[in-house]
Amino acid sequence: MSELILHNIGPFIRDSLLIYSTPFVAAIVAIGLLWLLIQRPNLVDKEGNPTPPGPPIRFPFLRRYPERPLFRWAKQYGPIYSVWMGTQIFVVINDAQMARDLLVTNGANFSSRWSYFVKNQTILNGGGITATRYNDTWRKHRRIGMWLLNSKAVRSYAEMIDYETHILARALYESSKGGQVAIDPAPHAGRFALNTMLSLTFGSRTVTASDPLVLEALRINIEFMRLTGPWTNMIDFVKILQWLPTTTRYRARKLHFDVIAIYGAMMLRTKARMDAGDDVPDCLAKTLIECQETEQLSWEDMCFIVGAFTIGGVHSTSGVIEWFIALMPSNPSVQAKAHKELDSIVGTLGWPKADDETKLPYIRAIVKEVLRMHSPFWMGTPHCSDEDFVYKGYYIPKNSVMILNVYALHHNEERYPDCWTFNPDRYLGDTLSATESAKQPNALERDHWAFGAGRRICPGMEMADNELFLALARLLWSFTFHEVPGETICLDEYEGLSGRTPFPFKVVLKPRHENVRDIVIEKKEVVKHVV
Ligand code: HEM
Repeated sequence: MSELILHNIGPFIRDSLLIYSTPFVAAIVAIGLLWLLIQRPNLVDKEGNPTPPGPPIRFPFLRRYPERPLFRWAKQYGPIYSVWMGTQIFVVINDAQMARDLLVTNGANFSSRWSYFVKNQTILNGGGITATRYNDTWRKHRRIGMWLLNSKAVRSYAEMIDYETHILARALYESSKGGQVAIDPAPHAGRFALNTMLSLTFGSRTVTASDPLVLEALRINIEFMRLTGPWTNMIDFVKILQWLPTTTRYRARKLHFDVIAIYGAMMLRTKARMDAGDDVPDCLAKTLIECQETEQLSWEDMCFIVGAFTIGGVHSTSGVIEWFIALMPSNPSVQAKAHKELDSIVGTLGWPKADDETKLPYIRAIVKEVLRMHSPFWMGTPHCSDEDFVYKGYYIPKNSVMILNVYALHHNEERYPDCWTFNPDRYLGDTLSATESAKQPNALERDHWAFGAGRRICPGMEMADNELFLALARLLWSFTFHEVPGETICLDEYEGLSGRTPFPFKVVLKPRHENVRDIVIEKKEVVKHVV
């Protein structure tokens, strides 16, 4: 038929069609195939329930600032929607009550982790608590971790937190030469967070921000945060790439061995000291070594548990302190209000202590507001479902990755009026700690979602809350915070693809009164064996 038509049309048109039709048809076929490849599948269960709505195409990855499309889609598709990344479905939760219904009430089904190729399979090899599926191994590792992070244990760290927050203020005072030079606060915030974590994991600390251990641990942290964004790596979603020698695969494998090398070496030295009969302070490494046999822990298990604790605890806590310092210069009225509270309750002769917390509601409110405005993890750490589930008429297939859309939850205008403004006043009257707040039956009343939700909720939240309160209270008591003239501190863009920290910036810290110097330099740096 087509030959007949070709024969009967003019030779010019016929030749043109012959010349041009082959690429044209090929292009149509290619577009068709591409569409088949990228259009999202519309799955339904046996009862005909569809998966939650969402964008019509699949994505290979979303690299920078994925919270921005996530937020737009929440407005377009509603409180629960789904997104396809390659062959994997992600269910995105944008509503507080739904987060509670799914991740807390139905936590038995929504507490696993998906096997991300880069983070879970290659770097952590399913270990480190955070990458472990919801199973008996996770229960065991988390139980052991909680020996060091339950409320009683955390109370016993009060002295250590008191000391490290003191050293943080001292380091900032000294490196800024009493307010005369502008400084980059990041290495000091990093060392503070690293020292609290090293005290917890190895009973040790570092003495300068340029200590090789500080630099190596911070490098590992940054590499981890750059490599483990929940939607960053195409290799996570396009399986064929996992077999190719890509740079991402190479970096992930290298990081795996770096974590084992640095934390394994520290574990070995702790063991050697224990074997030699030294008085090793109580810490996670000692606990793991002591219970290795009874709990049947492999050496790799132990390295990744201490590694994940240290990486998780350092980057997030130091990031929050950096965001706090970055926020202060453009919020002089917040500083003034905090100073008024501190001066009236604490005075200038002494400085804030841990047990002043209930008397300093505005400082507590600042901690919560920094965590709301600048949560380190806008997409939480994704959970994963173990079984098919139907929620409000939507089908959530087994092995769906569940994203807690912290960015959307924290920018809900009804819950947080004028949500784009840094306003600690919104938390005045909220007397609950982050841990207590997360347990409230009414999810809409929870302070914020920075620590995640459900059975995988951050086990270090009580520790982090205590550290942040005292660090922020003491920094506010000691300094006023100013921008370097002509150098605006960027609050919109950030570093990191999973944990967020501000771009490097400098700040001027002016001591508030004569007593600052006397108090901050009173404590000397103590060398505790770096294992
Ligand atoms: C401001 C500081 C911190 C923030 C914002 C933070 C945030 C988070 C988030 C969002 C999760 C995932 C929760 C979920 O899956 O729903 C998490 C998990 C975790 N965090 Fe934190 N964290 C902080 C500090 C710490 C500290 C100080 C430690 C250790 C002492 C720690 C250890 C862990 C561990 C081990 C997990 C994995 C839990 C699991 O998968 O069962 N974090 N954290």
